[in-house]
Amino acid sequence: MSDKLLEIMAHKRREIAPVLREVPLDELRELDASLPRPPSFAEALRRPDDDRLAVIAEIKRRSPSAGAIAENASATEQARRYQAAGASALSVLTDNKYFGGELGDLRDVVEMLRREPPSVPCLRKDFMLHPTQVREAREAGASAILIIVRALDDPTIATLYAAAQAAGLDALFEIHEEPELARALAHGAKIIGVNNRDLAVFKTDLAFSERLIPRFPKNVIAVSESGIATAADAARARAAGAHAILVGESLMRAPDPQALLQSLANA
Ligand SMILES: O=C(O)c1ccccc1NCC(=O)[C@H](O)[C@H](O)COP(=O)(O)O
Repeated sequence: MSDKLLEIMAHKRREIAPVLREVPLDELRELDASLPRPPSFAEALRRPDDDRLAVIAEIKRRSPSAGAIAENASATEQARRYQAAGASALSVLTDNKYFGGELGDLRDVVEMLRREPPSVPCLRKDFMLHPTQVREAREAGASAILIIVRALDDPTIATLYAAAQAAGLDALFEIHEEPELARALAHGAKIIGVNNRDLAVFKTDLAFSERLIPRFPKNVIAVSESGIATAADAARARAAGAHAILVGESLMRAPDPQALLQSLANA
């Protein structure tokens, strides 16, 4: 694991320590049954009927690699722009220290999407370690959580995935290198994203998607994540076999995010 990812995971462990408690699967099943059903993340990512590339549009105010991106951006305003442009799903960063997000952003965005249809599924983008965070994600109205394979041991991945399934959530398994693909598949991952960003040096290279996505089994939904800024980048991800792309920084910086999102989807 890169130093930065180690640092982020260590911080997250300290941050969530005060709220951790045992969360039985039955409690998550009951919670799921008691709340409105969120739209399906998995269904939204399969290439839409018109063969556009699904775009998961991310709300990201800052990042370790880029520093400040759009520190004062309103999560709901940005979500409205993405929704209007036809985003298939949204990714809402809820980590505060490194990305400037918070769980309240996810709640606000989900509420806005419920009030102002069409609803769009939301990924809780955070560094997940414990079922307590899965419970928070479901309560906030997320449709999916992120599982970063290289940051977690196999028992923790199994616990998180079981918690997500009990809570009625999908999971995006994020990988960067070949051995992580085998680990994700061994856990039964149905949605796998290749992060094109090497977190050791913060460089993005779409060759990671081009190398790994063709090795996915046909029934797995493939996502190419990070470093996608132009229609040519999106076309490379599509040619590699991606059903979806996850795009943050370039959409947050774009003077016209709707036009950029549409050009990526139609690449
Ligand atoms: O973006 C970072 O600098 C980063 C650093 C350390 C851990 C994770 C990081 N990014 C999380 C992501 O997965 C990206 O936000 C996402 O794939 C979108 O990437 P981009 O389009 O390049 O903003």
